[in-house]
Order: sequence, then C-alpha cells, then structure tokens
Amino acid sequence: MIEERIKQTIRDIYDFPKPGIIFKDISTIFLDAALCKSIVKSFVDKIRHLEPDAIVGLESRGFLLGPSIAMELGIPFVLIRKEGKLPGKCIHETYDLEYGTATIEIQENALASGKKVIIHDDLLATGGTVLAASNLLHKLNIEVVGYAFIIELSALLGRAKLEENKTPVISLASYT
Ligand SMILES: O=P(O)(O)OC[C@H]1O[C@H](OP(=O)(O)OP(=O)(O)O)[C@H](O)[C@@H]1O
Ligand SMILES: Nc1ncnc2[nH]cnc12
Repeated sequence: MIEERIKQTIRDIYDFPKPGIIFKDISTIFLDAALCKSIVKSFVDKIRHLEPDAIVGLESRGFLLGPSIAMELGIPFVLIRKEGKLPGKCIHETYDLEYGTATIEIQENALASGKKVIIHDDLLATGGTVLAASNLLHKLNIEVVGYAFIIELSALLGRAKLEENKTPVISLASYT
C-alpha cells in the first residue's frame, strides 16, 4: 500500500528546524523513482474526477511532484512562491507555520478568473500555508476544488480548517 511505502521511506529528524519539532524529511522519496511514479498515479486517480483546470503548487516542496501530477492530467501547473520571487504584479498573504511565519505570493495574471484548481503541497500541518494559498486564489476568483498532500500531521488539525467549506482533502500518508 502506498501509505506504508511512504512511511517506510521518509525520515523523522528531531529538533529541526527548531527544538521540539519532529521534521518529516521527504527527500528520500526522490531517491526512489518507482515510488515517485506510484505517488503521482495515486494523486491522479484520486483527483481526476474533480476535473481541475490546473494544479497550484506551493514553494518549495509542492514544486517537486506538482508538475508531474499536472502533466499526467494534461493541465497547467501554477506557482505560488515565497515573497519576492515572482516578477510582475503579485498579491500576497502572510501566515503562521508550525515553526515560524511566512509570506507567499501569486502573480495576478497567473490563471483566469473562474478556473477550478487543486492545491498541492508535500505536507499538511497546521494548514496555515494552504489556507493562505486558498485566500490568494479566492482573491483572484479561482475556485479550490481540492487539496492534495503526500503527508498529513493529523494532530495539528489542519484538515478540519480545510474541510470547513466541504472541499475534499486528500493525503496519502497520515501521522497521528
Ligand atoms: O500546514 P502548515 O503548518 O502551514 O505547514 C506545512 C508547510 O510547511 C512546510 O513548508 P515550509 O514553509 O517549511 O517551506 P519549504 O517547503 O520551502 O521548506 C511544508 O512544505 C508546507 O508547505
Ligand atoms: N513537522 C514538519 N515536518 C516537515 N515539514 C513541516 N512543515 C510543517 N511542519 C512540518
């Protein structure tokens, strides 16, 4: 099963980037091409029926598999980046993380008004990052029809925040 394969592959790094945080290091997933392919296939199987017009990936770890998922579905991949990285007119949003605060941005003309998207990131923790991304997309009149994560840290209760408006939340491996 994909969940076991993911859990066997990633590593727990204690006290990174701050004391008390158990960091889920997903870099080992990318040493295993067969596992990467299986993860992309799992996402595609779970999100195709939502008929997204694009996948929106969150910098930086949402950029690792996001383009592959979009390519498999034959749809665009759109970037949400950390502050100061995107050229042209952008809108931005600041949010809290498990271990700090951050600001993300999207280009104003990244995607046409009225499009439907899936937001993809490697990991759901408090949900602060994806909620900020949802807010950005909402401001551009883009509808979020689902969220897709490799990993979910369920004790941090991000899912409940995302499901408030009944949007489907997909995660392939969940930790309590
Ligand atoms: O659900 P949340 O509490 O918001 O946390 C999840 C976010 O934290 C990590 O990113 P980070 O900001 O560390 O940046 P990185 O991907 O550039 O390493 C992770 O990749 C998610 O984007
Ligand atoms: N515990 C964690 N491990 C990896 N990425 C994270 N992002 C937020 N919390 C995290």
